Amino acid sequence: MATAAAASRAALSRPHAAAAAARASPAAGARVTLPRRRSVRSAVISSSASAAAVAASEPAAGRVTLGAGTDGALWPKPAVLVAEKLSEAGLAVLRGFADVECAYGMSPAELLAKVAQFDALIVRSGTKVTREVLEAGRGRLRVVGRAGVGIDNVDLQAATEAGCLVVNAPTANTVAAAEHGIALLASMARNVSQADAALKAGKWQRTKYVGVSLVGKTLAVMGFGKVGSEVARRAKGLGMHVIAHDPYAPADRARAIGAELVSFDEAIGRADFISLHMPLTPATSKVFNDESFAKMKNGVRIINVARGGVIDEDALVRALDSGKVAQAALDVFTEEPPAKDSKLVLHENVTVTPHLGASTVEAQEGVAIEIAEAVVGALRGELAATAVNAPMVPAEVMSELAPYVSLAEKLGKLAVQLVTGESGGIKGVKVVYTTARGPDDLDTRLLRAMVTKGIVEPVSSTFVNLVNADYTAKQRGLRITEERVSHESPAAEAPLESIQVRLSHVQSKFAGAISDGGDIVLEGRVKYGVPHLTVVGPYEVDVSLEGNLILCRQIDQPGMIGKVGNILGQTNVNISFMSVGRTFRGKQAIMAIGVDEEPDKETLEHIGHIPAIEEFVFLEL
Ligand SMILES: NC(=O)C1=CN([C@@H]2O[C@H](COP(=O)(O)OP(=O)(O)OC[C@H]3O[C@@H](n4cnc5c(N)ncnc54)[C@H](O)[C@@H]3O)[C@@H](O)[C@H]2O)C=CC1
Ligand SMILES: O=C(O)C(=O)COP(=O)(O)O
Repeated sequence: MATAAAASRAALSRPHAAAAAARASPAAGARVTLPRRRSVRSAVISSSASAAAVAASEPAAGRVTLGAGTDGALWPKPAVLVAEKLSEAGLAVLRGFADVECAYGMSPAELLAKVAQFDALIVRSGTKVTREVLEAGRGRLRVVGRAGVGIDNVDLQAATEAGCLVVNAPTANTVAAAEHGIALLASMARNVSQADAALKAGKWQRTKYVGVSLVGKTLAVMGFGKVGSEVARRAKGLGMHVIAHDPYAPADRARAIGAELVSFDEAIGRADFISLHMPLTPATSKVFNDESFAKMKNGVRIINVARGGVIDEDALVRALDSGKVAQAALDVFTEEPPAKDSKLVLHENVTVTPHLGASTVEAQEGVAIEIAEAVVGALRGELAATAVNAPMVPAEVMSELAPYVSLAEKLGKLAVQLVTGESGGIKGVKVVYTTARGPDDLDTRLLRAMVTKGIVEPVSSTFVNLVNADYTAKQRGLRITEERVSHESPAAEAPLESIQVRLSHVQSKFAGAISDGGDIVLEGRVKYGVPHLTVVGPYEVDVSLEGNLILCRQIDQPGMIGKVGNILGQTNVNISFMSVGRTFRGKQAIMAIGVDEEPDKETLEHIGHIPAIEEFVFLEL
């Protein structure tokens, strides 16, 4: 009985239960990863009611407004801080779900002071979401929404470490940016802004502002993504010959538009005009520098509506002064706004606009709605289609995987509770998926993340979600390997037959969970949409994973179920499910008992004192 008593003590000590309860995990099922607090389900909040709530209380420190959940209970409404001008259409979407504060033009210090009061922050390109900002928001900030494409102003690594999802609005401003590129191309070629300024200053200078024609000229599109390809399409319409460089662009997309994909050197070497459309990343930072300007044709013209940082601006000034670059048209700058005495901005051969690429009425409305919907979805715990630092999981895949997501988390959570404190931490986790699907049809990142969440959260204060799961596992030295076992399922439409979680090189507080190979092994399946535990160590069981679980290992003999059931019944603990699995008749058996309530310590000890019971463990789900 010493084993049972020890198991009982170990099973009863749950040092992190309070922390786990305080974190209030999301509702089981399709709601997956993000909410640290219970989130409001917007469907049940009428927009007028929430608008009234917003009007009634301008957000302030510590202010929490309550919204009603589907079950009628009141939950704190999320708070969203909008740091840069967002179109009214997007604000209306946000207000239907959250308290919204628009605080445009904050200084970095003001943002730092405020951010911890919000669940989500929405920015454009003018706000730097630094590690400091993300650290300041830790504990509450769950989503950063970038109302636009470029996320070079957000510290993605810091966001990922903090489990903060970053979403952007990647499509709504594509055409606006492409149109602005074309506007700059044409106005530069014809000296429109210089001639306009001269005429307004009273100078009629027709010979000074003779331009160059576009037709028949070669345009190099650097970065053949959404904007780049739209620029290319329009330039073809202007009669230009379009070449493009993009190491990752599919050749058929270029072919469809009639653009020729070439190397970087060939693109810049052949072009009369070079238009930049790649993101600013460590790899593209200052790729247009003295060396690359030297490879260009004399008198080349450059358009930049991407990011200022892809150009070495001092080198560009030198190239403009020497005439190597005849003209440049720039919408973006390394530092925004640029210094008032910037040689580049003031250069007479340079046309500038103050980062207006996305600034059309139509684009701003589209971007605002796109980002508002993404942020609301993320706050609801849905997986975002425009996630920048997490795998994107389409809604239909998500709904199909939902019960498996829950199963994966529960298996992880059960497995970690079986490990003794003396194990020195879990190092090796293997997740085995038995499935009829091939890797292309089954993306397991979400399931892996949920196993990690299940393993890490019960034993730490770390909040784990799809964003930071892999990072967290790595930080904790947790090596998670995955294996697929092919299975020709009769019900082949099910994405998975089973998920198995194996913990290696650990001691278990419940020897019955140890497989022949020495690992803690738990396996589960989804039955009628509900996760079930189906294997514990070498034993087959079948218990629905709802409520909590008691595992008992006993000698296989009659009357055991009745004895345990009696003890639980005496203290009003409702048994939801019970299953017995054994290796051989009369030898060892395992009883898996699902209980709605948590039995008290004495009740568990009573179970432990049943003579045939060799060990037992109480596990929280
Ligand atoms: N001025 C403005 O207001 C706006 C600026 N932008 C900027 O335009 C850029 C492109 O935006 P989208 O086309 O929407 O993005 P995108 O992601 O669709 O396209 C970017 C393309 O650049 C390519 N690329 C990456 N590294 C490269 C490299 N080293 N060399 C060449 N190509 C490379 C990628 O493969 C991708 O095809 C972004 O930097 C974005 O921030 C976008 C909208 C408005
Ligand atoms: O979407 C982008 O990448 C842009 O550069 C647009 O920036 P903005 O939202 O206008 O500050």
